[in-house]
Amino acid sequence: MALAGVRVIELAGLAPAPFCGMILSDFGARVIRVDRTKVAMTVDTQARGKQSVALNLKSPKGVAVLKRLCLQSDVVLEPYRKGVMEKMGLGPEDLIKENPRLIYARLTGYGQSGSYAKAAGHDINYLAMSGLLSMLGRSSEKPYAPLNLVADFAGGGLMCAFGIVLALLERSRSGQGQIIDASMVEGAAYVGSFMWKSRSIGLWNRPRGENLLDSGAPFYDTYRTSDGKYVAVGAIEPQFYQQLIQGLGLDDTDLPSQMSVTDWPQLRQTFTQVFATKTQAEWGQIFDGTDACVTPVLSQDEVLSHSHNQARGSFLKDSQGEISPRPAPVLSRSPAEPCGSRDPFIGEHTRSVLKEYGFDQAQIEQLLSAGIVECNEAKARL
Ligand SMILES: C[C@H](CCC[C@H](C)C(=O)SCCNC(=O)CCNC(=O)[C@H](O)C(C)(C)COP(=O)(O)OP(=O)(O)OC[C@H]1O[C@@H](n2cnc3c(N)ncnc32)[C@H](O)[C@@H]1OP(=O)(O)O)[C@H]1CC[C@H]2[C@@H]3[C@H](O)C[C@@H]4C[C@H](O)CC[C@]4(C)[C@H]3C[C@H](O)[C@]12C
Repeated sequence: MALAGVRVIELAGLAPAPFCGMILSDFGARVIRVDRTKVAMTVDTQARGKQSVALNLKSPKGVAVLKRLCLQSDVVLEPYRKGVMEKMGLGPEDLIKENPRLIYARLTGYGQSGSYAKAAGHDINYLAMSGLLSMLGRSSEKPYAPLNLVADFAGGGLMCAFGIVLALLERSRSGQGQIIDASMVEGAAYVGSFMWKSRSIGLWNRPRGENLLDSGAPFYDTYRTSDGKYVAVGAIEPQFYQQLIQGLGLDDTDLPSQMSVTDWPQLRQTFTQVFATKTQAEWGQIFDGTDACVTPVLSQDEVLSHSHNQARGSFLKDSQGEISPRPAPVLSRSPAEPCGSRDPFIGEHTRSVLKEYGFDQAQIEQLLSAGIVECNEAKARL
């Protein structure tokens, strides 16, 4: 796999950093998650392929253990607010001095500088600060955050993984590691560059929810079908729009022009009435195989059984029966090989990892008896 041989130390975080770690693990990196001790359960639901070491970083000996792990690793990924790692003596200066090849990834909401750098926050806050949240929501409704997708994952975990891969590639030429300052505000905004770069062509010059791609256009929206499900319509181009009208059994000459913005409410009403006359499956029989850009709105469970997704194996079922998306993108020669076994318990691999990283039996026992580390191999064998 593309990242085979890359060793990552992931400090346990909430959601963005775990997603970053899972991406790296899916594509072959060895990801060791460092959990707190005395914690019953992990909140990392994206732990596929990871190992877990439970380590108390509030103790100097715990800090020394982490330093030793980072000394023999390629990447350290930290999900804390600005200054936390420095407070523990684990800042970039501390670690890169000992391992100049280390890639030090810092995934935060607001970045390592600026007045918000030390403020707590979550996806919706970062999305709000990016400028994108102001554009999300239907006309006359308040802005809404699309799950915690855009800042936590697209602009956070994924962008950070991208930064790590860039730094690994650069290190292959320079031999040097570097610091990655991954701000979720900036990552989300960067993902949304199109929204800034397309202002000049007037794509966003109307109020929220009244533009072409923000639920304003009736030919770019969702519609309820007679069985209470939904279809998604994306027929933007005239030639696709014509196929939509045809599939709906409408006569274009009876309708206002597609781009007559003032007539969009009336056109939406017509589409709403027509889509409500058939089931989602019936509309699928009409539109599948055409370029009308009409697709079923599938639930998280339905995605597995749709013929297109099935043909590609787009979704996986792991050994626990859990459905989840397969890693993307698909590389032809070195594709991801996501681990199918269960996620690790906290501290499950403490002993084996410390041994692999050069700690002898006496040192491990001492760390265990002092509560610096915890080992939960037994739980794993239950
Ligand atoms: C996981 C579910 C989904 C959450 C997604 C949500 C929408 C997000 O947006 S997540 C993105 C959050 N932001 C960031 O990641 C940006 C960077 N990070 C931060 O800004 C901060 O970390 C913070 C604001 C997120 C948290 O601040 P906090 O003060 O807690 O921590 P820091 O300042 O960063 O300092 C870390 C401290 O920890 C010490 N540390 C670190 N490692 C160790 C170690 N190994 N040993 C010892 N100590 C360690 C470090 O020294 C720092 O200490 P100091 O502070 O002393 O310096 C979640 C959605 C719903 C959640 C559930 C729900 O809330 C109910 C339950 C609540 C319960 O309390 C927990 C379980 C819940 C089930 C809970 C579980 C999950 O959180 C959810 C499911």
